[in-house]
Amino acid sequence: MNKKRIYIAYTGGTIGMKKSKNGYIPVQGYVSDVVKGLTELHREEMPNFDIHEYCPVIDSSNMTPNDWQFIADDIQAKYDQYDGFVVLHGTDTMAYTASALSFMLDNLKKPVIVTGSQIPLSEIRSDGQLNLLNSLYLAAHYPLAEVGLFFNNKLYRGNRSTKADSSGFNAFESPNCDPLITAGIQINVDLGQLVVTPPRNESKLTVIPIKDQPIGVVSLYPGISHQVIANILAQPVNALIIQSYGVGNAPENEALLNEIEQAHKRGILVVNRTQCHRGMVNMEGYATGHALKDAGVLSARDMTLEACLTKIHHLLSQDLSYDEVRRRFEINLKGELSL
Ligand SMILES: NC(=O)C[C@H](N)C(=O)O
Repeated sequence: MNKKRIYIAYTGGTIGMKKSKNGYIPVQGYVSDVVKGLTELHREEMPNFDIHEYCPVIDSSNMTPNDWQFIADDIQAKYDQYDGFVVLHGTDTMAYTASALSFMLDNLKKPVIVTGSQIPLSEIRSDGQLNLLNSLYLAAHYPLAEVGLFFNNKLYRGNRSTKADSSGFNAFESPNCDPLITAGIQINVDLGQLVVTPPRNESKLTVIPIKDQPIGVVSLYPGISHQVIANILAQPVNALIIQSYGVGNAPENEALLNEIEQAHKRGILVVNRTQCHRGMVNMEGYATGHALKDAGVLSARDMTLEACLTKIHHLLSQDLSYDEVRRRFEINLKGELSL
């Protein structure tokens, strides 16, 4: 049987970091060296792989939409030579990158798995080896046709995942969508969920480019002044994400609602995402939510903040009318929301 070939892109992150006098920093060349010596990765059951380190390797707190573009373009350039892709990435913004890639990589027919670790490979008790080994194994042996995020024995849909623990090994959750694969003694696959929309066979992978977008994000709190919203909207912003209460509620503050309505009328996309960790926006539930809807605000339904933000980047980066952006925001593009 022909062994599968997997491409590993090392972008940076704790997995390849070492201690410096200012704390951990990514070190060029380190991951490639360590990986050569990890005998488990070279067992018969494992695929062949090539590892490519980006230059520079970065802490993922330094990631920008330009880096998402670089990763997507890199995958596209290597797409025909490999059976699957593993992106080694810092955990801090891993869910943003996984979400962005899910929107950018259109007609994806191969696995793209983003992973990393909480403890560097260079240190004892590192979770990096298992995360990398499982990601490689799944990318080679499971028929994934989407962007996943693997961490602590679970493969999540990339655009459903969020970093939920800054210090535990179970750093990621997918609050509104069960894991696609759970790797216990057996590897359990949720077949009902695995592939979102099977791409047509003849269609080639395309990268839909993403450009930096000025987007405001505001979390409501009791007593918030309309001036806070007005100030955010006075910046050159193309969209505003309101992190509302419960099922999508906001104070019935006329001045605040007026700021929002005026923004919508100026063509600024305003969306309503709950600040709750789990659950769905329903602006019909309470009068306090209905007021937002009447002001032209769209529902982010059960999207994570990461999915919501990157989906807006994706939509605003294309040449679409305001109405078309609004229409696409509320529909399911890549499994990022439940209807
Ligand atoms: N665990 C990690 O990878 C955290 C690191 N600061 C990063 O995101 O690059």
